[in-house]
Amino acid sequence: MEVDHLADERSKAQFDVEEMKIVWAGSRHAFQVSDRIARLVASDPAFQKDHRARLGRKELFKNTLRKAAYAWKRINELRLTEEEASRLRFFVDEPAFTDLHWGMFVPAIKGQGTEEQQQKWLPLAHKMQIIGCYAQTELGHGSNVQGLETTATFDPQTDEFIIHSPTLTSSKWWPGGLGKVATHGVIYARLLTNGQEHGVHGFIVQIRSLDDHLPLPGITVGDIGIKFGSGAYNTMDNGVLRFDQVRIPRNQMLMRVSQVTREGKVVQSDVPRQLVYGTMVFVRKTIVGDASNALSRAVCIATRYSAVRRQFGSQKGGLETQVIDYKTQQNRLFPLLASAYAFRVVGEWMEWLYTDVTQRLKANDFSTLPEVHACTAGLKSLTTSATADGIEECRKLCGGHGYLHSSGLPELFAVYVPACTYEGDNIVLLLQVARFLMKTVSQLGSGKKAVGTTAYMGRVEQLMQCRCDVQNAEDWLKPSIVMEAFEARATRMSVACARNLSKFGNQEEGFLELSADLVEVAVAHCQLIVVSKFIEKLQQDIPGKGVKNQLENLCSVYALNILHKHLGDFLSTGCITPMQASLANDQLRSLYSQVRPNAVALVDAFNYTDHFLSSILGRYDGNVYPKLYEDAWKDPLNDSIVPDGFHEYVQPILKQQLRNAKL
Ligand SMILES: CCCCCCCC/C=C\CCCCCCCCCCCCCC(=O)SCCNC(=O)CCNC(=O)[C@H](O)C(C)(C)COP(=O)(O)OP(=O)(O)OC[C@H]1O[C@@H](n2cnc3c(N)ncnc32)[C@H](O)[C@@H]1OP(=O)(O)O
Ligand SMILES: Cc1cc2nc3c(=O)[nH]c(=O)nc-3n(C[C@H](O)[C@H](O)[C@H](O)COP(=O)(O)OP(=O)(O)OC[C@H]3O[C@@H](n4cnc5c(N)ncnc54)[C@H](O)[C@@H]3O)c2cc1C
Repeated sequence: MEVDHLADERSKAQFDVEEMKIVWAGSRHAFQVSDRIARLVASDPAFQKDHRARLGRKELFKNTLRKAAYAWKRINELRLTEEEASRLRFFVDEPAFTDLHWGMFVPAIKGQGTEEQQQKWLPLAHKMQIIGCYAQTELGHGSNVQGLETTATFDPQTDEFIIHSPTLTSSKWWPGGLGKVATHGVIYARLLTNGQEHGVHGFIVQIRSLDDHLPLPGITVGDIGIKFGSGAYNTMDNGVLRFDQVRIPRNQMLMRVSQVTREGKVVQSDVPRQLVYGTMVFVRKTIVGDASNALSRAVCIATRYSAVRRQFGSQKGGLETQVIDYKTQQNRLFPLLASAYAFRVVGEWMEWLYTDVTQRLKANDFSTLPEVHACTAGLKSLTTSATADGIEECRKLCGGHGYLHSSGLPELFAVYVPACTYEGDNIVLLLQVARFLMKTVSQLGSGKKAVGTTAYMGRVEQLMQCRCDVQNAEDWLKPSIVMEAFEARATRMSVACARNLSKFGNQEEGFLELSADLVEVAVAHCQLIVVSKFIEKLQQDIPGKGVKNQLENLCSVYALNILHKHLGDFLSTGCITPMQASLANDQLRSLYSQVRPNAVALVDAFNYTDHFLSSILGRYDGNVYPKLYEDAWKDPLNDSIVPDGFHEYVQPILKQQLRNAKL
């Protein structure tokens, strides 16, 4: 009979876990789909993944190709919908070339291609008759997209573009799927016609033959080599690519934003040029949604293990203390649990925001694009940085055993951490938010209304002067008080930065000089967005016994922990007094006590299978020690009692020592 070592913990829960699972999934339908697909993947031996770290790169990669092909076969056999297929990809839990095909190549054609181009290329891509990648970054430039060097020169004689890599630094470098698999790519290059330059645009370029998969003439392509961590992101073929005067037909430039005529004239359509960057906005919003997946996974492991693990505190020979009962453990773990829920909520809101802007764009309303760019960039940065740091904190929360591969945490960290860099370096993205905020502040007096997530700045006069109303610790549970403190902090920091900027004769010079402060302003604004979206969510009717109450506690933990961590901002801008800061901390401690009995149930609500977690420490049944012990013996190093190489290298040293001792 299987014993549930965490049964006691589960019996303490003060809320309906099944209802919380639905809140986490987003809807009853989403929960049912997710649950069904998770079980399907977990029960299929073809999706086994616990041996990945022991494979060499070639074997690992071949294994990924096999899994991707098998996944595609199952998707077709079972006629999975797009939602189901994307859940399948999530639970298969292995980065692959297919991510870039579906996640960037297809969206780039949809977002930047004309109707005609979509009709030609999308059916091929949807049936995977071609496999695409997104090749923007080069050896010399990633963040600075306008600095890309690859050229696309129009040749009016043949009605073609000549794609060329003029320098070593213009080699495409990093694109996922490019290294070994992609047949095509959306390639970003500087458009040149009639001797004039017209900025960076996307072009569909065939890279490899559809017959023998060899590179087409003029193309040099390969993988860029092993990346951070064993297994991990090495299932992906990030690639290098060079062009030597490769010709493509004119109609393979993505022409929704700008068109090149037969004569080589560049015509701008009525959509803003920034739509060339549209695929990045789409992926950044996806990454925000995904942050809660990665963080919740780490938190689930650390929470279950913290309830199993005991150290010190035995009274009269009784059980030692569960490490989850130490306030220091709670102070590190519960804010991460709260962040996982907060990012879930903000990810949902981001989906709404993206759907909204897509509909507006279709109706030629581009008014919300700058704000959507700022939100996706800022929240991508905030959530991925917090998640990467959070996964590492969870590893430490699991003590020594967290460092074992079988804890599931090292691989999770290695796969996740590049999210802080790809799709825009997190600092570079925060600087984009800061630019947007400085622009908003500068327009405050001009009659232009601050809208959307910056609407609070419309109350600048009130927010510059308000005094926090907290008299006792419980006051910090009031949403209006928390909101005002966060809004006042973000406004005061923005205004202070704007004032400092105005002291510089040259704005760009000022921006560079003050960039560290500007990043902090952007963080304050993004944290406010998360807090406000969580509070907004709690205005809704949320069914299920105790569910809303748990979410309210988590929302308060999220906000008050940020307040505590960024106390310097709140105090130096005069938003709160030192006494009120101390009361916030008292409230936070009290909230930890309320979260404690519900902690295991709150991570059960993520509904992760043991297959997906792939963590002995995070097992649902908490049966950690026997399984850790059992697993150690499965290591190939334990196949033989005396390891290969011992007699050859170590024994001679021992023998020498013995001889020396006898002399
Ligand atoms: C197992 C197999 C199963 C098979 C299953 C099949 C089914 C599967 C189903 C689904 C699977 C899907 C999986 C999806 C997962 C996706 C995975 C993705 C993995 C990630 C890979 C990573 C890829 C990359 O990294 S791609 C490269 C990204 N590169 C960057 O992000 C570069 C960053 N740099 C920039 O973005 C810009 O250069 C910049 C913004 C920093 C600066 O640009 P600039 O110099 O041109 O601009 P300015 O600063 O001058 O600004 C001008 C102006 O424009 C505004 N602006 C800037 N950017 C944008 C924008 N994006 N949108 C709108 N506006 C923008 C800016 O604010 C300025 O405005 P002003 O008003 O001030 O003028
Ligand atoms: C795993 C992985 C997968 C990727 N997949 C793809 C892909 O499929 N397709 C693709 O095209 N690309 C891909 N990339 C590339 C990725 O998008 C870039 O690496 C990323 O945009 C960062 O650019 P960079 O490497 O040029 O960093 P850099 O800009 O060189 O950053 C280096 C440092 O400089 C700082 N910095 C840069 N500019 C500024 C500034 N203006 N102000 C202050 N500090 C600054 C940064 O903060 C950072 O600390 C991938 C990268 C990785 C790691």
